[in-house]
Amino acid sequence: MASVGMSPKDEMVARFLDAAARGEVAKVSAMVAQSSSLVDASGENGWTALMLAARNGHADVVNTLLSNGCDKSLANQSGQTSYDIARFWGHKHIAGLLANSKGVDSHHLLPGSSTEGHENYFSREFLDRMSEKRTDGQWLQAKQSSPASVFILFLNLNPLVTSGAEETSESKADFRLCRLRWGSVEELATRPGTTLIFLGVEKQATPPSPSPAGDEDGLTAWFALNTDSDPTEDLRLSNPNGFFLKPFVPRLLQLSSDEAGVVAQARSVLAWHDRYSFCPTCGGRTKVDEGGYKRTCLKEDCRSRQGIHNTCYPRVDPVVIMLVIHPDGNQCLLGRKKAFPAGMFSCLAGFIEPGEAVEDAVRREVEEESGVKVGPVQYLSSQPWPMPSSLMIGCLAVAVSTHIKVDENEIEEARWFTRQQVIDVFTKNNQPTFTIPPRQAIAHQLIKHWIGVHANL
Ligand SMILES: NC(=O)C1=CN([C@@H]2O[C@H](COP(=O)(O)OP(=O)(O)OC[C@H]3O[C@@H](n4cnc5c(N)ncnc54)[C@H](OP(=O)(O)O)[C@@H]3O)[C@@H](O)[C@H]2O)C=CC1
Ligand SMILES: [Mg+2]
Ligand SMILES: [Mg+2]
Ligand SMILES: [Mg+2]
Ligand SMILES: [Zn+2]
Repeated sequence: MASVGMSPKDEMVARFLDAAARGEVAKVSAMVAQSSSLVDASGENGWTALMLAARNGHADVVNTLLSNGCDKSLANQSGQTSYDIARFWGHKHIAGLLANSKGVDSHHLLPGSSTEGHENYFSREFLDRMSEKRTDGQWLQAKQSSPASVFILFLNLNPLVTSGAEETSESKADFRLCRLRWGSVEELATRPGTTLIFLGVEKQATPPSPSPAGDEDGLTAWFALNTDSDPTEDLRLSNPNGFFLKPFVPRLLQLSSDEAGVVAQARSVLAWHDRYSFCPTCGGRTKVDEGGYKRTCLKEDCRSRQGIHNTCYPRVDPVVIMLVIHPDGNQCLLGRKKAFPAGMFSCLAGFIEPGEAVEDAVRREVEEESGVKVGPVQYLSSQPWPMPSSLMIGCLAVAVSTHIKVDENEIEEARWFTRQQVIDVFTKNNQPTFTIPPRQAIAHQLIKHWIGVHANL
């Protein structure tokens, strides 16, 4: 609002900002026609007309200012752009207008969420988890001692495997899980320091018919054990070629798709038992329940036994992982951590924090790690990552700013790579100057998806 003591110029700016804040589109147009420098003029605390219109939800004023060439990258004294302000106040339509590149809707840079036919490594559901059987102690007991049941074994969370290539229709497996029988693991299962969990039953094309005796349902059950004392000597007779797979990554990425899915499930649950021996609520002793899918505090009056308590169940840690696309649609943002192999760049990633939506975690992690601001976000696919129990939520996102400033604690370097540079990595043409993670990592699949869909851009 104009006030006494202002210069005529300041007074005009104040009137202009006031009109934008009120949504008086005709007045805004007329004033810009008179003095074009008004479009980026700022008043108190660095607020421009675009910011005020964005805050108050006046899309027509926002459009008028944009078509008059205002600078939407300007930030107020709190560091917020008009886009940040529109998002904060929940004006999604306006945020969409402001996330655009040169006034063009940047949503078209997102290729669409169809990932039909694609399955990430570790995500194959080879077993039917049969969660309803976890509370059926009698059934579990019968399956445990059935000669048909399969047991896979871990030593300190590393699986027992044999080497020997196995060609499947879609992949080559360098290692295979040792499938043990109850007779081989019975003694080990009762040792202190060993945890036994039920994984599920092999999926069947047709439902099995119950046997005449009624005590056998024809389902092949799978269990997993983790032990902290090396059982190699005891097992040598049944599996002379077996060994525990170390180091875990990257060798764990060389299983068949079926077995990778089983390992993802088993390792995450076993890692939870390994790390949560005592009740997190009262520190008391706990017992393993529900086929290994619950730990119940032995203290009957413990709070963890009343109401909903997530401390009793295996944990899953959601992580966002995103390929950030440049506003020009032809570059993507990749970063590298110090620990990566030399020359390797990958998608940025980060743990979702409590009370945070996926889209907000994507925007926060990208800005924290690279300084780049992100607009539209689109979910693509997910991947269990059992180190120890992350769930990678794969997204594509479009940047609304391009200047990079890395957080050196987390990232060594981040760069925009052109589409051609990325294509060269896949085709191994033109001596690529960097590498990306292997096909088993969702990061690889996000990058590949982006290139595939926009091949003709
Ligand atoms: N499959 C794939 O393609 C990829 C998988 N990943 C996986 O994603 C995960 C997260 O990526 P990253 O970039 O490291 O995440 P962040 O960027 O969130 O940084 C990790 C840091 O956050 C802290 N942190 C916050 N919450 C948690 C939590 N729930 N569990 C563990 N640490 C937490 C830790 O700090 P402090 O140590 O100080 O406590 C940790 O070092 C990793 O497990 C990584 O292996 C990452 C990239 C590719
Ligand atoms: Mg981070
Ligand atoms: Mg990170
Ligand atoms: Mg983080
Ligand atoms: Zn307790």
